[in-house]
Amino acid sequence: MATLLLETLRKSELDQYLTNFSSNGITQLESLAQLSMQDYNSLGIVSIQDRKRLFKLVQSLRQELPTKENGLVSSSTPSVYHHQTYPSAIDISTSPVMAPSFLAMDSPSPLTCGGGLSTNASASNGVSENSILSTNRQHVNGNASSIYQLSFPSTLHHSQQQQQPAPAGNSTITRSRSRSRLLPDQHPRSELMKSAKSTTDLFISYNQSSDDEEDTPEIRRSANPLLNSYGVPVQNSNVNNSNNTSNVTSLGTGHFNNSSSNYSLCLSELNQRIRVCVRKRPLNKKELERGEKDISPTVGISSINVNEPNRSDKYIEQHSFTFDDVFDINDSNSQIYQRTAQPLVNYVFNGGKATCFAYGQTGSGKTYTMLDAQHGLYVLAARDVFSLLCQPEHQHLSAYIGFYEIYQGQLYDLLAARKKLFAREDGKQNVVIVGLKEYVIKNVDDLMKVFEHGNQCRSTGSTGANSDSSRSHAILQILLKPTKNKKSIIGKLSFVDLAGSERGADRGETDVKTRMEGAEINKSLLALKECIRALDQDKRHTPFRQSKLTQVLKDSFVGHSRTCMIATISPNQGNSEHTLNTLRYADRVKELKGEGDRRISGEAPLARARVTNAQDDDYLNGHAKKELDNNVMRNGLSIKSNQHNSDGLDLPQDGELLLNGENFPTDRDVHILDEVFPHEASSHDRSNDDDDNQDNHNGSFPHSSLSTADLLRTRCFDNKDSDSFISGTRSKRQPGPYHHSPPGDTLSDTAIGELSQNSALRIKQQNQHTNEPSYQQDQFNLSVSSSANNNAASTTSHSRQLSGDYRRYMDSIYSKSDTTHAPPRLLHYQPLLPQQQQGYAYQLQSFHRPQQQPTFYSYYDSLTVAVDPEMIEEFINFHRAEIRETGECSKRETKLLTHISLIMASHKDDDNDDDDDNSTQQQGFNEKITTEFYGYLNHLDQVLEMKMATIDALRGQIRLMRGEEDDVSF
Ligand SMILES: Nc1ncnc2c1ncn2[C@@H]1O[C@H](COP(=O)(O)OP(=O)(O)OP(=O)(O)O)[C@@H](O)[C@H]1O
Repeated sequence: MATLLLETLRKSELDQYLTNFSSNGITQLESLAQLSMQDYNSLGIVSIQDRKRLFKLVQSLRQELPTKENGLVSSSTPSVYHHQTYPSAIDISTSPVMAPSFLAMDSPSPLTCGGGLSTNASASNGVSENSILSTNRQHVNGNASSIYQLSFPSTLHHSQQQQQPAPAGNSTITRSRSRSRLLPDQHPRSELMKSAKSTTDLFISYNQSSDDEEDTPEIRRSANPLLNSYGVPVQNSNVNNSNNTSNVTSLGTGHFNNSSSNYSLCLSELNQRIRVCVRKRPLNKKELERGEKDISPTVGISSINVNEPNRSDKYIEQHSFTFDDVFDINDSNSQIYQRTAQPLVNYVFNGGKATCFAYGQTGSGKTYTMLDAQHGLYVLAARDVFSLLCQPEHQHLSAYIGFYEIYQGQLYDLLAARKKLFAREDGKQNVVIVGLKEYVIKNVDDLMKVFEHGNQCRSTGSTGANSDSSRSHAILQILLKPTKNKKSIIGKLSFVDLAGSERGADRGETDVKTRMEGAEINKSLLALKECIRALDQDKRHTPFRQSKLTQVLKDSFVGHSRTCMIATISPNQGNSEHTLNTLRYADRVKELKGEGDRRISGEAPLARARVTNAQDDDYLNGHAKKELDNNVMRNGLSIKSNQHNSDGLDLPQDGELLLNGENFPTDRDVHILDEVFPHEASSHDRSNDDDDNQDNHNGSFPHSSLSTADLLRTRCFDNKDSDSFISGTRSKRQPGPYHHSPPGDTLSDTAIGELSQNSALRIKQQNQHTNEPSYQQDQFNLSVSSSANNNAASTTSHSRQLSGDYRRYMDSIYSKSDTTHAPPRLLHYQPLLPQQQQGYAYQLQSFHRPQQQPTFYSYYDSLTVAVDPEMIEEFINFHRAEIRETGECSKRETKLLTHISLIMASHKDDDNDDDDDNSTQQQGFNEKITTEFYGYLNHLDQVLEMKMATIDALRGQIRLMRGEEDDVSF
């Protein structure tokens, strides 16, 4: 296939890009045919000429490759899974290939079995390859196109589907859908489906007729982008997912089958690290009154469609999603509990952290599911918690409740009159809410009373979509602690009721406060999404600190934790856009499962920790890995987070392995979270703010793992940047237009004097306090004196102090100045070694400032400033995602504009065509365009808001990178 691709590219004079295509997972013609122009940049194709060539090639491939649209596939074949929906299923090494005719190659035999169908997939589904082939034979013309049919397991479902009557009301859609709720027993929760469970978008055309019904819409699938926001091929994750889940035993029944034979099968499925479920609420009274329809039929027990009407091109766009569970309108909270939170209860009794959170648009049923006072999952979990506490082996434990909310980026204790709280991480990267009041609870009634009390303090408000809308993220924690040692925590179970994602229109005619709340909510949810993306990308650094929400939820995602997400949706047409957003969001989280499942199996935490260590091999390499193995052998699973190997290479630090090791000891009496949490200590510990914590947690100084050359490179980069950073002006607290000063321009002495007033004083005071060298000191004196101090502890504290000062210094600069090119955020630094200073001095001379520069700059120079390359990469990815998202918004803007322009144009046409147009008609038309115009304005407002939230999130990242943290106080 690679040869074929090369041949094709060569003919179009694009063969020089072969490597770019391959490295992005495009190794087949059908993948090539799916490329959209948006993907060109990611593939490194920037020259206009080459872009044109690629465009032409893609177009001709689309013509040549068999799809229903181009008529190369029989109309009796459902087009749903026609073209390369799951190209990953094709074994490219063995699949027969149909060459496009322009390559003048013969089409291979259509039904060659070969590797066209994944053997695993068919076996795991209990369906023989032959049966699939024969099924396909019935529906596929005997032409070359059939190879594509063979590749997609979904065609099997089509054949099954055809034997069943389609449910009333959905006939046009279910006819071509793969599964039916009517036959759960005959449609096992197969892995085959799981392998095919990525989002599939379909178009249903109103225009075309089918054999069965006059106006049966034809279904067409829209092209999914091949590359995700980061330019990474999306198919890979599907492959991973399917592979990773392939060992999960299929479940032959519906959700709530109690048969014991199936129960264990259920368990293996329920014991995944991350479960993603969807709950659909019934249409509410208002929606029924408006005559709205349910456009989100569930399909089987784990799939759901959204039939999104699309007025402009007369198609219904059908989107299919598959999750671990999809709960329909009739499923009760207790049924949902069994498949979501209940497994988490057992997990925390084994010493783990578990989180169940509800995500969805405002009014979709998050609170109803999670924190309904009487029937919420928290109550049901509490019942199980107390019955487990009654068992002899747990009698030494007590349950505690903590309940707080995140409102407008601040934490408030709902059980202590909304006292302000602070999120911190302890030395083991556990998230600790400092100051959180916890009440011991003895039974469910106690819990409900305490909850009720806290719930009354929760920030709620009325929005257009929900008269009792939660305007905050609420987190209810049930903590298991030894009765005799309240400072230890055995297990933590959190229920999170996220504030609803919303659009401007959802808020209705609301005040500025409500709009600001909405913007903040959207921003934090966006941050959550970015964290999920980062985790999805297997990044060592995840931007948890981007928002309070992500900070607090961090331990739901890292280390040995279990998470269950319940995405709640409103099924009516008016909310289709929101529903799609929610499901896409959930789909992203689902992709994380691949990563989690690779490392976590269903055993007890300790066993899992061992499995993790072994399976995380690919996470480490070379010496670091050996070192880790040795440590595991020497110290059991206790691996310190600031450990370095002899090469100075850092062992992984971002939770995962280290946290696992630390937290799952062999001795049951040693508690995994056996930590004196700071909230038990005095509050003036606060001075150790989040920033310093960050330095603290990372513990080690990654710089020490860098070579001198690396250090110098980084310094050059910093210095170059700091030149421009000095020259610009931009206020952190007063965002405004950027002003560029000419290069080399520096702040005036007056400005320096001004900006230094506050910060210098404070810094100096601190220095006096800590015997830090004065800022007036020569930069190298500072370094030498620091490096001369070989006492590790004092160096560390010195470094921390410098870190704080550095940030204050930076902050003081930003509070007065403005720049588009600020230096990157200081992550870690250490005093220079003498041999490094020499090189550094050279760099300073060649790049940096003259002697007469104010002492502040000298101070800045004297630090070894470095940015973790992971972080730079992270930022770049974030920026890329921002561009993509704002691009999407711009597309929507264009659509809106086109729509309204067309209406206006048709109005003009009518005017011209019909001079005798009477005034009644004119009035009717005016009303129509007025309505349209308002609709246009509302939609535009929403789109712009989304765009702004995206831009805001990026700017938040910029501030974070530049060290402008909110909690750096002056
Ligand atoms: N599955 C369901 N069955 C019946 N009623 C439901 C269901 N889900 C939600 N509702 C009702 O819908 C309304 C809105 O639900 P809820 O307050 O839980 O939404 P929400 O997602 O928490 O909204 P917000 O984000 O604005 O707080 C409530 O009146 C609730 O009783």
